[in-house]
Amino acid sequence: MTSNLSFILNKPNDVTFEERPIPKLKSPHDVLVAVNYTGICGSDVHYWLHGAIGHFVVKDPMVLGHESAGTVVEVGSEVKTLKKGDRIALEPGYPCRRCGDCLSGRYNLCHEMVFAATPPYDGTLTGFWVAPFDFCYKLPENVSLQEGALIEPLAVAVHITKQARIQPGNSVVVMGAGPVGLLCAAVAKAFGATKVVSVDIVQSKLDFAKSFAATHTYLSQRVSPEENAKQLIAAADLGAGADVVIDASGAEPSIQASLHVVRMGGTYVQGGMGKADINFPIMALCLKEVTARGSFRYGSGDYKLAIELVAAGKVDVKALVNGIVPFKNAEEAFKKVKEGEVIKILIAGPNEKVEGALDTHVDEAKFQAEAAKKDGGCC
Ligand SMILES: NC(=O)c1ccc[n+]([C@@H]2O[C@H](COP(=O)([O-])OP(=O)(O)OC[C@H]3O[C@@H](n4cnc5c(N)ncnc54)[C@H](O)[C@@H]3O)[C@@H](O)[C@H]2O)c1
Ligand SMILES: OC[C@H](O)C(O)[C@@H](O)CO
Repeated sequence: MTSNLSFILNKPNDVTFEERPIPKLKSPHDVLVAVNYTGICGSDVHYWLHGAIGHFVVKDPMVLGHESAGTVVEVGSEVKTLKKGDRIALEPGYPCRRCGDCLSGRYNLCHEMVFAATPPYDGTLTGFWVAPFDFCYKLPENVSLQEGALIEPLAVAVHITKQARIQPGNSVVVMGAGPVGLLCAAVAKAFGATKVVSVDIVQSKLDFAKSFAATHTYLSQRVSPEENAKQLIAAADLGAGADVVIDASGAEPSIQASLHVVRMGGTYVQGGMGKADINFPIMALCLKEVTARGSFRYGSGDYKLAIELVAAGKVDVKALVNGIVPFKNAEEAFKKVKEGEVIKILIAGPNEKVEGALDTHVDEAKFQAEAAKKDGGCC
């Protein structure tokens, strides 16, 4: 089968399937990849429902998806390190390689970045994908293609957690126990943190976090940020505060509490993308001499490390996967993610057979209620 069926967002809430021509290699350094599995990111769901994230606006039909793994089916004449049949994780953003940011090793900040499913660029929910060979990472024997599709969000978590400069024995609080927060908790542990506290507003997410990587959990309360921080510090026995706090929620109350949870001289990393502007406890940042860093996507070495963490059994990404759906059920899978009952669903490529597909029945009332919630920012 050689279908290049693609899952296309026309405008908010309007998706279609379209058989598109199989793309051709654009350079001798490119490879053609048959896409096997694709995960759904909050940003895909956000584009589907709202048609925009900040200044990225879907003006023309756009293929969704950017969390993919696939199999190499053709290699360009200059490709030396990959061959037909290799299984790879796809890094979905291609920088210019020439600007100051690229040359300084921070290519994720490149202004010319071409990123899958960020308008105007098509994404990977399609049959075949052309990529530069050096943005395709060969999967070791013991890493499956399904795990390969989880390397993208794991690379996000690797980048966020690297920004935190974790030292062995550190205490780390991770705000948000969605896929990114869960993966940050696991990476923090792999980096040597001995206490990892997952925080969320949903108890079931915390129950999963405890079974996944967290040593402690805390159910965030509807109290002032200072009081919430005090209760969190007490509940997790954090003494003078956490060495590191990572926000992977994007939620204003969580960000505010974070600055009261971090210890004097500690580190805070902003990974979550919520509202663009919030009230921020800047005095705490100043008086505590907190080191604060942002984190955006992933850069040099992050995909490689993400794959190594999975191969070494340090991060069990498959534990996050609730199930796989056939390509034709992509829209139902998006609804299921928005409904909020699953962590990760994988969509099989259009040429992939799926056995024991996940039941995509959606509680329509629950979906509508979640979809109607105003979430100002990215995902
Ligand atoms: N920095 C990057 O490059 C990058 C890349 C991908 C995703 N993100 C962002 O990371 C965040 C997490 O992504 P995700 O896919 O896990 O999203 P998600 O929506 O699945 O997870 C967010 C979690 O935060 C929880 N939450 C909401 N309010 C909270 C509060 N007040 N305190 C604690 N927890 C709270 C939610 O219940 C949810 O479990 C999102 O904001 C997303 O936009 C950033
Ligand atoms: O994982 C990468 C993120 O989902 C993307 O940056 C997204 O926000 C689209 O641009």
